[in-house]
Amino acid sequence: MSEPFTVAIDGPAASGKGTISRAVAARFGLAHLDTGLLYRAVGVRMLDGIDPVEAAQALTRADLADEGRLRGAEAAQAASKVAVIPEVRAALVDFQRAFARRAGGAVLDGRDIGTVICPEAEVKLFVTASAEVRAHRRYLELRAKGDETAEEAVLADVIARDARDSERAAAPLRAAGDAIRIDTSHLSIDEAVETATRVVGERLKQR
Ligand SMILES: Nc1ncnc2c1ncn2[C@@H]1O[C@H](COP(=O)(O)OP(=O)(O)OP(=O)(O)O)[C@@H](O)[C@H]1O
Ligand SMILES: Nc1ccn([C@@H]2O[C@H](COP(=O)(O)O)[C@@H](O)[C@H]2O)c(=O)n1
Repeated sequence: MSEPFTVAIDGPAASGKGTISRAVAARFGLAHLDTGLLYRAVGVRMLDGIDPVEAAQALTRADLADEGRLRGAEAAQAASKVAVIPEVRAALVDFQRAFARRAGGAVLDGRDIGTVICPEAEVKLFVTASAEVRAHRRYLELRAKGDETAEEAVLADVIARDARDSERAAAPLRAAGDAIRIDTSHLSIDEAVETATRVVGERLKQR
């Protein structure tokens, strides 16, 4: 029997990796884990006064349910602060690796999936876009939800998170050496999904 099929998708905030991951998972019948949600859940616990390392060690699936709060800008910033703590990252490794080994195959998206969590993944994608494009997309997304945060503030948030994620010592945001880069700055959602789907489909055919 062949090994479970794992797709690792990394990239900076609002680059479109979640959109691509969901579409690829649906297209090929794979399970999907947005690993950012784990860090967001720990970040929210920290905002509630709980020690982030203890929160990470005690994290359960139920902690990922409150997507309304977890998807907000406050949770995102808190996530990138707890994500610099090596003990927090270590506490989340087993859950992610167990998910990646699911029998039916899996897509995981985050910052260190292709480099640290699943360096053996069959497909590694690194999804990027300029900070301005990413901030504009996130601004539109927030506005559609009734959040009136100014676009300049969203851009500042994206830039601050990029810096914290790329410059931390523990599992910084990096493309794996064998990752395929997809710059979505000038791609529509359909074009970006189509590019990723083609790469994953070709790899699946070679198994
Ligand atoms: N190629 C694209 N063209 C236009 N909009 C896009 C594109 N890709 C994604 N979007 C939109 O940009 C926003 C951010 O996308 P998405 O949530 O997939 O990014 P992400 O990298 O997963 O973000 P985060 O790191 O914050 O979880 C969403 O509103 C999504 O619909
Ligand atoms: N594998 C990961 C995933 C996420 N992070 C940190 O969490 C923050 C929120 O992630 P989103 O994908 O939901 O934007 C992100 O800024 C990272 O700091 C991580 O370190 N590793």
